[in-house]
Amino acid sequence: MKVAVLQMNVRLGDVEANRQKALHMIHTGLAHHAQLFVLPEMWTTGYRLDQIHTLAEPETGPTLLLLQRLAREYSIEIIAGSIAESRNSKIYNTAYAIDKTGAIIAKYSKIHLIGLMAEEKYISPGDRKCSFELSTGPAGLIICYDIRFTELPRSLALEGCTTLFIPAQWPEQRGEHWRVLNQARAIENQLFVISANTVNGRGNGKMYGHSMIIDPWGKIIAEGGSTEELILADVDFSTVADIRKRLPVFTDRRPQYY
Ligand SMILES: NC(=O)CCC(=O)C(=O)O
Repeated sequence: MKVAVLQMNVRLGDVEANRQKALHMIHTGLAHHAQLFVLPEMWTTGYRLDQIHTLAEPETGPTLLLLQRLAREYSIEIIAGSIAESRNSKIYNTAYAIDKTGAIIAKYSKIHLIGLMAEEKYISPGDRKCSFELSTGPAGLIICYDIRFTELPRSLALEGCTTLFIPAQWPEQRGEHWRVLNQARAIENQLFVISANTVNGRGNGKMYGHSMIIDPWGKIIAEGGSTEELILADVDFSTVADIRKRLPVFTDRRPQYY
């Protein structure tokens, strides 16, 4: 299965320009026969939080409609990163999974908001985890800062997820954490980690890039650099069972003692 990760240089607050860019990158991926596309966190707006009330969209807004149309037209699956979602007079940082028919099959609002980026001042937290079935198998979805809260990905793995998607806007300042945490989540949970980061911003606000596709052994199959790019990789999602059999971490757990 060819996977395409959109490591975007998100233009702060320019929703239309970001939509056009995503469209262009998806078309490039299609030309390379990609079948599964993964977008980053808050990719329509960036962290333009002071204007987020006017920039946010409902689930029925133009961004989701565009991605649903593309999924249906080209029979592809899309992890629609996250967008600022307006719902019941609140704003959520919400990611979606879209199947090949264009249906939204899952939706996840970020549970852990990051105070360091003032997120909780503008965004309301989600209150439930998210798993769903893709053509590649059972999958879970978390967003950026969530990666630090080991129990969330662990509980998704215990539910049976074999792939973990992580849309992100992770800053360069904490780049080392990003790489280690991505690999750690893949190794400890013996699942594929597919993360999509951005590269926008300058100075302390610069995003790190280095989106990653990691196998359940922790091997990095593909990694982005620090500029905008479409990361393409052929991924054999069938290796999970083999690795879990070889090193049976899940059956060796003794949770009664911790
Ligand atoms: N967008 C985010 O959630 C950033 C997370 C981050 O910078 C960190 O955990 O460090």
